Amino acid sequence: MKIAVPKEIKNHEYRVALTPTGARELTGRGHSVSVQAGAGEGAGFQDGDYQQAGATIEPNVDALWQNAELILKVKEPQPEEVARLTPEHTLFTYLHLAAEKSLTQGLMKSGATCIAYETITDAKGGLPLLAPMSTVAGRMAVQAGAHSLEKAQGGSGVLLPGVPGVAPGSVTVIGGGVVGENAARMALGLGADVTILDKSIARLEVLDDRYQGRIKTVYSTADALDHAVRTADMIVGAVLIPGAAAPKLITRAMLADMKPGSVLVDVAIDQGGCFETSRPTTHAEPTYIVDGIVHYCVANMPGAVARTSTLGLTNATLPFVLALADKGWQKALADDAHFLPGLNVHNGKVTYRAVADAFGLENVDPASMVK
Ligand SMILES: NC(=O)C1=CN([C@@H]2O[C@H](COP(=O)(O)OP(=O)(O)OC[C@H]3O[C@@H](n4cnc5c(N)ncnc54)[C@H](O)[C@@H]3O)[C@@H](O)[C@H]2O)C=CC1
Ligand SMILES: CC(=O)C(=O)O
Ligand SMILES: [Mg+2]
Repeated sequence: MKIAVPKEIKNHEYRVALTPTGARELTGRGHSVSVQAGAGEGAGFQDGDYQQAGATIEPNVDALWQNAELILKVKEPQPEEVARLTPEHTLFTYLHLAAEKSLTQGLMKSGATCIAYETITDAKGGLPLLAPMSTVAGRMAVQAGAHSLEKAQGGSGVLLPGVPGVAPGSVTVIGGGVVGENAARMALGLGADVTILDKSIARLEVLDDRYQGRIKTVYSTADALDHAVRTADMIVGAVLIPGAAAPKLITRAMLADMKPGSVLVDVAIDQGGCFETSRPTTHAEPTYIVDGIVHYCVANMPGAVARTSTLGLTNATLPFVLALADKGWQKALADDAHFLPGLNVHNGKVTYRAVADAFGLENVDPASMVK
């Protein structure tokens, strides 16, 4: 299989989809790996490291895409990348299509086979290719939110741990999955007063048992959200309905009930965001203020800690990359019921129900595409 690894071009995205370790596994099985010159630099991997692993370095981005069968990326293709896709390509990357109609249409038009990291499942009901980056983003959320609380950033001037004689700040996390638990852990470590809201009682039970009362768990209702906006210094948005657009849980009107200078960190922004006033931002300009409330809505948070993130992500993706390379996409997906839901677009059709539903498009069963 001819495999290409482009350099990521999203704003301040420094991750790379394949490490030299992964390249060695692929070339050792007889695959050809072509890495765009400089693609690994942001994550601390030099071109020579890939060459030592048997890969070739391609300085010409046109040639890289034209000669590839399987394209490995990290972030959703940007418009100039969508324009390069053809029906001969299999693309394996984060897609988050339910948040982006034009991207969905572009991928359909390309005719390419597009497999998303974030909709692959596992036997425990998890999302194994989202989880490592959710861990990173959850941990970063509190770091970013704490910085945003500083006066110079437009924040209220609350220090999360407080000081002796002054109460700590209050952090509410909406959605107690991977992002939410990791955000809560960091907030707890800083000494904040931490509450997690979730709709899943089973998940709240796990968190209650794990943190033994050090984190408060609350069943998420309209009343619970009203209470959160009135009391929290920082709210982290961490909900997910897999593959679907995030529900809007805090409306613009509710911002009026928040303490001025409080912070909303919308990690769910890559699925459209769970606050009405959220819009995607970049690491270059991560925050903006609406009605006195600081919003942090970076859609590729892990890109800022590219070394850790690249290692964590590629540990999880490599087995799937090897299956795609060894078997081809149809057999790889047909053989693995958890890999199959990764297929989001093939031959101009949407094959993931939540994406089709988001845009009123026909949904085609992915199983019918791999026979
Ligand atoms: N901005 C960024 O850079 C990154 C964003 N993410 C995003 O973060 C989001 C969360 O991901 P994970 O934690 O991995 O998902 P997860 O599936 O582990 O957790 C989601 C949780 O939300 C809960 N939930 C769903 N609807 C809810 C509602 N209406 N109210 C309260 N809770 C609700 C679920 O019960 C579940 O516990 C996803 O959109 C993911 O794509 C992940 C990594 C990086
Ligand atoms: C999950 C995701 O969108 C990211 O890691 O950038
Ligand atoms: Mg996006």
